[in-house]
Amino acid sequence: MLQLDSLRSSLIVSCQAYPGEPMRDPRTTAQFAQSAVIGGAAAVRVQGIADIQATRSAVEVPVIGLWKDGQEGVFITPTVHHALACAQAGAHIVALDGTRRPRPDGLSLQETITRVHGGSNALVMADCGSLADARAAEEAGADLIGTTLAGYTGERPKTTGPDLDLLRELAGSGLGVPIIAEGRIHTPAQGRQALDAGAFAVVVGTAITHPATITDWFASALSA
Ligand SMILES: CC(=O)N[C@H](C=O)[C@@H](O)[C@H](O)[C@H](O)COP(=O)(O)O
Repeated sequence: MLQLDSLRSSLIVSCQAYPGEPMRDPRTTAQFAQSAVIGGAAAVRVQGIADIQATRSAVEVPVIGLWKDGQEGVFITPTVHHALACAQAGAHIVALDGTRRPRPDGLSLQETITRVHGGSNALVMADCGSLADARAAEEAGADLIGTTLAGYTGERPKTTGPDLDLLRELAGSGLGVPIIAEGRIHTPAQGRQALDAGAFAVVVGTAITHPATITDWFASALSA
């Protein structure tokens, strides 16, 4: 089982392309992951069974795997079936929806996490949207708590940058599991702020691995 110490204060790079995009290809994901590792990523986060398999073969660092099914509600690794498939594909850590919303397979988060722990060696990262989610996810047995869904579930405002207020709340709440800052971290300075706010590690996706969005940032600034 993965020792989390290697991830302390580290950068984790999320490598994802979305349905219909030109870069939506497991080989491309794995190449992005390899490039991120060269640049100093201590772990990578990838979506989809084929992407997890390709990335696991391509890099030595821990792989956080998830499987998005759908585009709204509970769609990040929504069921225990999805979660076990991610573990089977080679994910060291399975990231799944860690909110308090009902899950499509009717299982509780606790039952889901128990089954992932029982059926694999993978750790579980609960992608949460609020402090209440995080408390419930820790109670349910999550090994890591991510702020991934802050701003996407209606419980928190969608901040322009990272939700530093939530990070501070989580850090001050006495949670006993590592808190991973994820979501809208767009600059190195924001990554540093997230660590200073109490994050154990920082996940950056779009700002490193989504060229269409990065290009739009530049293009919009030039045309303004
Ligand atoms: C809300 C949701 O679906 N988040 C997803 C989770 O895997 C990804 O689309 C994000 O890119 C990832 O969380 C990293 O965040 P950012 O791309 O903002 O650095």
